[in-house]
Amino acid sequence: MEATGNILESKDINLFYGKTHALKDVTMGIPERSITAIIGPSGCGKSTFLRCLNRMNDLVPGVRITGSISYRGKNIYDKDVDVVGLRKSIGMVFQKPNPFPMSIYDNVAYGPRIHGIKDKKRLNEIVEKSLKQAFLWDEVGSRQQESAMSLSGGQQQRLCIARCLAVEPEIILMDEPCSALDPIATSKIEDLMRALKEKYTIVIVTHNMQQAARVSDRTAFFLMGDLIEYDATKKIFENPRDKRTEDYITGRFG
Ligand SMILES: Nc1ncnc2c1ncn2[C@@H]1O[C@H](COP(=O)(O)OP(=O)(O)OP(=O)(O)O)[C@@H](O)[C@H]1O
Repeated sequence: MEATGNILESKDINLFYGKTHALKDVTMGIPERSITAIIGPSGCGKSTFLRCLNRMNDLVPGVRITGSISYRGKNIYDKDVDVVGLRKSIGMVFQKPNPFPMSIYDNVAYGPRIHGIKDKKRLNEIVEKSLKQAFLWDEVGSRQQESAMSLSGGQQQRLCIARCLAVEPEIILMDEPCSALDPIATSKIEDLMRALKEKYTIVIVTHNMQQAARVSDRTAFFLMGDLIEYDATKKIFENPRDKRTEDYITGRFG
C-alpha cells in the first residue's frame, strides 16, 4: 500500500460532459477496507465521481477528464492501463438490481468464465463462496439453477453483489444500491456492507443520509461538482465545518 494509506487517490479531477463542468478539482483519498459515502443533492456529481473511479465514464461519448486517480499509486488514466482488468479489481453495483436473464449460478459464474475459468469444480467453489459472502447462500443455495429473475429485488441486489465478488475485486463501487429496495432488504444490504469492509473497500453513493450515517466511515459532501467537505462520518453529521454541509444534512436544502 502507498504511504498515504489510501487505496484510491483522486487528484484535481475535472470532468466535462461537453460544456457541462460536472466535477471541479476534486481531490480526495479513499482509505482501504472502509466504507466511504458520497452524498449531495441531485445533479451534484456523485455518480459521475463514482464512475471516474473505475473509468466507467470512458463509455460516455463527449466526456473529457483531467487530473488523476491513483489506484495503489498508479494512475488509472495512464495510457497503458488495462481497463478490463481495472474493472475486475474495482467492481460496480448499480441502483437497480440488474441480474442477467439466466440462472442464479450462471450469473455468479459469468465473470470467472469470462476471465477464463472453465473447471466445473473450481466454478462451483467460486459460486458457493460468493453467494455465502453476499449473505445469499442460505436463501438460494439449493436453487442455483433457477432463474435469477425469480428472486426478490433485495435478493437480486445481493446476487449482483455476489456476481461482483466472484471476480475477486478489491474495491466495490455502489451507486445507490438500496434505492429500489424496501427497508428490510436495505438493512440486509447494509449488514452485508459492514461485513464486506473487513476485506474490501466500499464507496457508496447514497441519497439517504441516514444510510450514510449508519454505514460509512467517511463521508464526502458534493455540491454542484465541488467537493465541499470530506471527513469522518461522525464529524460530517455532528459537527460539519462548512455551513453548506450543515444546511444539507439538516435538510435545509436539497
Ligand atoms: N451522460 C451525461 N451526459 C451529459 N451530462 C451528464 C451525463 N451524466 C450526468 N450529466 C450531468 O452531470 C451533472 C452531474 O450528474 P450526476 O449524475 O453525476 O449527479 P448525481 O449527484 O449523481 O445526481 P443524482 O443524485 O440525481 O443521481 C449533472 O448536471 C448531469 O446533468
